[in-house]
Amino acid sequence: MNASSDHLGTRQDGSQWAVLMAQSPLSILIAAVVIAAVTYTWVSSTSATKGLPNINPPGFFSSVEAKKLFMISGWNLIAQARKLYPGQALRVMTQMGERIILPHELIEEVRNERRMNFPHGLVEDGGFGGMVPGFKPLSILDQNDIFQTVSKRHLTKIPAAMSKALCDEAEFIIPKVFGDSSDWHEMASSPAVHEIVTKVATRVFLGKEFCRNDNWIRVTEGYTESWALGSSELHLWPRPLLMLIQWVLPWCRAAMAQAKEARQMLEPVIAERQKMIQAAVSAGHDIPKFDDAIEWLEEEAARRGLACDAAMVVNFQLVLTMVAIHTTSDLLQQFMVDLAQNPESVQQIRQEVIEQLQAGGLSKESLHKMPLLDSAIKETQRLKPIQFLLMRRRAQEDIQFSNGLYLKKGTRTWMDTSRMRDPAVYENPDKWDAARFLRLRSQPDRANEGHLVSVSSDHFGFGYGIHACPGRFFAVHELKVIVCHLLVKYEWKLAPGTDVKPLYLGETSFANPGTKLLFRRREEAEYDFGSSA
Ligand code: HEM
Repeated sequence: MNASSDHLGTRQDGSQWAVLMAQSPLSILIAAVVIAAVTYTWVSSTSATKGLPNINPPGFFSSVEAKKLFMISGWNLIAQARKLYPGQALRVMTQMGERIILPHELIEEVRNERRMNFPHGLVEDGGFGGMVPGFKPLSILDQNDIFQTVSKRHLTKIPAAMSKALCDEAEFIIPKVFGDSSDWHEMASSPAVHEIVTKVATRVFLGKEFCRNDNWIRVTEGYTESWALGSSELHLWPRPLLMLIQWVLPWCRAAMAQAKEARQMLEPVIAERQKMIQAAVSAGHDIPKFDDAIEWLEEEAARRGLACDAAMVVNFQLVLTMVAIHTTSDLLQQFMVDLAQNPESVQQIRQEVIEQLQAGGLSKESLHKMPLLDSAIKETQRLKPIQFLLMRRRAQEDIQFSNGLYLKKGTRTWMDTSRMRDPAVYENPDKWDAARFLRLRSQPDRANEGHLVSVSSDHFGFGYGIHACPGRFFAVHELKVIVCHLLVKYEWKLAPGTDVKPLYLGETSFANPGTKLLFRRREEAEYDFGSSA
């Protein structure tokens, strides 16, 4: 028989434990949670970084309060700590566990350091290392760079046909969302902008049929939401309990159902294509081309000798929606809010846009000749990047930096974005200044840094170095196409009393989801996009 001594020296055998558990399963569960949490906190805190300033230390028994504090006021915590400890690395307890915030002086060392990996940490954090079935699709970001390679190969140089597809969908969807009325009417900007960006991007990723399929849009959007909310909730639980808790939390169950639904929608398309290809091969005809994200992935998998099954295609599509759409619509929404607050810049940007459209149509070349528009979007991203902590990395080995900082293998780091508001770098740093990066372009030694797609140590809104966002060329092109349509066709301004302050949650900084704008159709449209929608 199993026997043990308790702390009073009395003996309890296996049957007494069984009685105790049966009498009080809840207290046993709570004890298990506490023990797991303490063990996890202890194990995950590495000794090498223990001496660094700890800006929200966890409690002795639980880190839940520290995690919640970071979720609610991480932005303030980091901003204050940066003032108190300039140039130092900081320890912070985030909802995902302890992270080290690196000082900006290390940015050049971090950016091309292969031992500081991006996707591995992201998949561990956001995909729970594959432990949560509903979030498994995220693992595709850490499969030998296949996702990154497809993005670079197909979304860097934007072919004319892709540009036209973006323009056609913008022409189709924008009036449906903002209407045709020349009277001022109020709209919540976040859902409106989100719908436009989703449908315009999906036109490229999966074609007309899917971008206008409300079921597809509902499922993929829903999946992104389930992941965002479900993962935030799961992070509050000790890792050893995830296998159980995920079956109870509604967002985790919803993610699983949505991934299944997405698969049911894509499977017939994949099967139909296979049939068409086989028929073409048997008849000796050319193999049909689809030129969408399903085909891009299949080709890349074939290049690597990998089987590309339906599960892989579905994972790719779900993750594409997650990384490509929310980020772009957030930047567009914030840009529209910034324009609404700076009407004098709107006039100048609109004039630049109309001149270029009239001269060369809505082409890649015309978009390149709109430097004020480019500068203004970059300025919006400087003041409100998608996260105020960027360049998420995981040390794949023990690493010693030149300033003496030593990170043990497995340590997770971020770079804070205070540099992007540093008065030593940016004059009047808290002011939105449309032409700031246009002026930078005129400095011969820094001309390249002024471009929206350029990344630098002073502006890393798209990251910096080997993991800088490979989708930024596409995102910027899409954004500009949509903004051209909006500036030619609409006027907008802030609705009275509306809140425009960004929402800071955890490490993220979102355009305010409650902002309301007033819209009206412009009387004269100086340019006719004339697309075939
Ligand atoms: C305005 C829109 C976007 C913003 C603000 C944005 C931002 C970022 C940031 C900050 C990173 C991390 C870079 C680093 O840590 O150095 C990143 C990585 C990434 N982004 Fe974007 N992104 C956007 C659009 C897109 C789009 C359209 C795609 C389409 C495929 C995409 C795909 C990716 C991928 C695959 C990575 C991971 C890169 C790697 O693992 O090396 N992003 N993005």
